[in-house]
Amino acid sequence: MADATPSRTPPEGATGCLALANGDVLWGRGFGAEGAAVGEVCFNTAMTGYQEVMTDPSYAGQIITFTFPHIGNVGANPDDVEGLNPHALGCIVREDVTDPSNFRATHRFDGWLRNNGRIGLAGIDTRALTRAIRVQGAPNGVIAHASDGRFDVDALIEQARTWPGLEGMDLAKQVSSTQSYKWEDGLWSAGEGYATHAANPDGPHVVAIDFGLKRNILRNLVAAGARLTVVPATATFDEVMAHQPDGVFLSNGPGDPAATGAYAVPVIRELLAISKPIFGICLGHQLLGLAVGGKTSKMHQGHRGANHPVKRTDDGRVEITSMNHGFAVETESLPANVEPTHFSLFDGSLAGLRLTDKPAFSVQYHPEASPGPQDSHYLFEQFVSQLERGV
Ligand SMILES: NC(=O)CC[C@H](N)C(=O)O
Repeated sequence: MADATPSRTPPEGATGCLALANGDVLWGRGFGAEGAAVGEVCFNTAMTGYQEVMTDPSYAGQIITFTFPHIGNVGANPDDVEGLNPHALGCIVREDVTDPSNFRATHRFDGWLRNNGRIGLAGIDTRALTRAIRVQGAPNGVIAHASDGRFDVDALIEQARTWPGLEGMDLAKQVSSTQSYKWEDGLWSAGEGYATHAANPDGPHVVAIDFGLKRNILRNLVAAGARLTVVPATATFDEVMAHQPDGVFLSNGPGDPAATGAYAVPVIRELLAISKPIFGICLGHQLLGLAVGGKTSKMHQGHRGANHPVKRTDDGRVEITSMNHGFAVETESLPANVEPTHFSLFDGSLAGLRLTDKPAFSVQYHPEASPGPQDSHYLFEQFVSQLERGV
């Protein structure tokens, strides 16, 4: 890749590398687990939240380049996780991981990665790599870490070259829970002694279909007043309905929405047919888009970060959102009964939709993680209050 000073020979002291499908190899210092992992190399521009990013199941199959240089500086803890384990395959950072400087840290970031079998690579010119991804699109690559500095570079490049890529890949099934369960935890705050927002046992019942969900989405639904049951990605219409939901939530998740849609779209269509209220986030938004007859496609570079401006069509206001997606619903593909509600200010891509004839809406971004005074938490309240009113 241009500007990334590729070389097939490890420089002195190199213990890690990123081998790309085009044959370029970037050398650096490995940390975390040793070994190699193949996936799509993307970048994330968030300045913090690296532990949440690494554990977001939507990142399955991906290696994340953090554009912020100091990753690991607040360490790791057992609370800031979106899933049980890290789902991203590895991370690429500019600076070496330092000792944590935060009262909540229980581990160093590199130790936490090692304990969880995930690979890190430091000392990379992440600005050059990010620029290359922006120009050429997200490449497939292998992140590798070997403390003895020995790498079979040709084999790594071959592995990157032969990996089929995220397009056409259904990963939701791999990260989804296989059992149904009830979720009762609301939002918590470290400043308030981790007191959690109590669940409302009489709230409207939301069945959340787990395509790779982030826990904070569930906490936000509870905080908005919902009772929650989570069901696996492959749940059938009858299995969803057996829980007698007032509304259905379609979660975020990894992989290509068109591939997951093969089994998810028929279920969503049946839910729409009986006018069951639906709210979708990210992969859930893309699946709703597919269910109404729209198309999804892979984006050139995707949106991953915590300051992505999105404009609302209703009132023209701009929300600063958190995003993580590499596929998008094509606006032109939407049928007449679907209204776009939000657009990305970066590239004009669709960021939200609403059906005009059914109680269903969805957003491409992550309202539970969106920062700023005009944050998008109102969407959770909007959904749950709609269920309370029985519409
Ligand atoms: N965060 C998500 O749900 C990601 C959705 C989908 N896997 C994409 O990359 O576009």
